[in-house]
Amino acid sequence: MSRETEAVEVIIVGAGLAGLSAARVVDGSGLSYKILEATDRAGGKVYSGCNELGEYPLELGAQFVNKDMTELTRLIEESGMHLKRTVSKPDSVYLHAKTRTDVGAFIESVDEEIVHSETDTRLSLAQTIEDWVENEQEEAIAKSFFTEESTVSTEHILAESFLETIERYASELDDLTHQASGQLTQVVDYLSSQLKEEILFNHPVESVEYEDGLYTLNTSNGKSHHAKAVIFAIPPTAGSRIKFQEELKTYYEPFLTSYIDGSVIKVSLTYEQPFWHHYDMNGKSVPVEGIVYGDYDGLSVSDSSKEGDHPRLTAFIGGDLAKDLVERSEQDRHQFVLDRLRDVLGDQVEEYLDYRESIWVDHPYYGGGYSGQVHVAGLPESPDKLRTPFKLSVFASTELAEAFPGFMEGALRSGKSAAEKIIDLVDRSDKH
Ligand SMILES: Cc1cc2nc3c(=O)[nH]c(=O)nc-3n(C[C@H](O)[C@H](O)[C@H](O)COP(=O)(O)OP(=O)(O)OC[C@H]3O[C@@H](n4cnc5c(N)ncnc54)[C@H](O)[C@@H]3O)c2cc1C
Repeated sequence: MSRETEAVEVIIVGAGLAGLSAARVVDGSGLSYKILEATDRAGGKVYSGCNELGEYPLELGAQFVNKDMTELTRLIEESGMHLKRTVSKPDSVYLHAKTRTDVGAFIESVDEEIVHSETDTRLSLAQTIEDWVENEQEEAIAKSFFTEESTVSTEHILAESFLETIERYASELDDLTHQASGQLTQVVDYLSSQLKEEILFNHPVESVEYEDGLYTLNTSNGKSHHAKAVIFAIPPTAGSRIKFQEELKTYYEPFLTSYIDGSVIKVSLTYEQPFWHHYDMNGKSVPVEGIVYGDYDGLSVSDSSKEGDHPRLTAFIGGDLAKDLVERSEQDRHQFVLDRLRDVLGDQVEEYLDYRESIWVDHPYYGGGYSGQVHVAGLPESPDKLRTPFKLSVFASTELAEAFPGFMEGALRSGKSAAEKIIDLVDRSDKH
């Protein structure tokens, strides 16, 4: 066997945060390993860029963190950065785009209260919201808010699973309170540089065989890789696109196909001045922290300014609205976003220094959105089943995290936990 095809103890599929975090633990255990990554870069849904003129960094994928997200906070510091606060003014309001009223208190209560609402287990999240909220306006706001939060339109999501995901969030803190002082790819580069083995880029795993206790992973470039154990650190929907040997397929397929991809378009607008800090609400000047659009399901806008950086607004467009908009021209999307901002904040929205969109829809390897969700016909036990090893293989990804699912922190924790389980099983199998 050449070095490339030599059998190792563990193969890690995917070099997103879950894969890198798993690799770090396996690396420390002394087991032999390799990492197969489908694309030409590590980081997955963590992807830093900068504005067109290269003057300031922008996060095109994940961006925000809070202080309870301890794994990520530690890595931000280890990689030479620190946390900066997301600027939020006291007494800021969360506007409903249509009525221009402050719906901050309602938005804060929706997560909290819906978790404790009576839910028929097979209902969609949309139906659960309809049962729970009293008037049509609040219903539209709640649906739009959850569509943005989950990046899947609420009629497609299994309520029971989504509510269980919210319970796993594990923090009293808002998820937007802090950001890294520099680019998050610094964390990705730091994690990659600490590993003894180099990541094998452009190695998408297409099929998996399993015979006599040995895995063979075939990548689309015609190579085969052998291992005793495998950590599939990829989104469940990406897993559903891999062709598995019969026994593995019978076990994994019902859980992998229980997920639906998210969809999100993130648009960052950078300004000279934070004009939205002086919004005229009934003759009183108030700072706007966010805007929710009940008439455009899945659209919200946040003040994403970071301490010491340019003032910035970020529009998040999630779910079916994102799917519709990607079919239109970039110019149409641009106009759509500016029109929606102008509706609420006036003509000053035109005076941006920089406008940048990033699209996370229907990607064969990242899935899409912030994460996938269990769909209405899916099995609610899927996260638990997929994070439990089967025949020395296991899945890891933010969707499966026991804490902070859907977030970078969840991906890191899920990878770490999967690696610990696999190392233990490999050690035990060696003793037999
Ligand atoms: C626009 C946007 C904004 C976000 N904002 C935030 C935020 O503010 N805060 C936050 O905490 N989180 C945020 N998130 C979510 C966060 O980015 C993800 O939860 C996290 O990065 C997921 O990590 P992962 O390792 O589970 O999956 P991924 O990042 O998707 O990584 C999976 C990796 O596996 C590889 N792969 C897949 N299939 C194969 C295959 N067959 N063979 C080989 N390799 C394969 C992929 O190429 C990829 O590199 C955001 C996400 C997006 C898109």
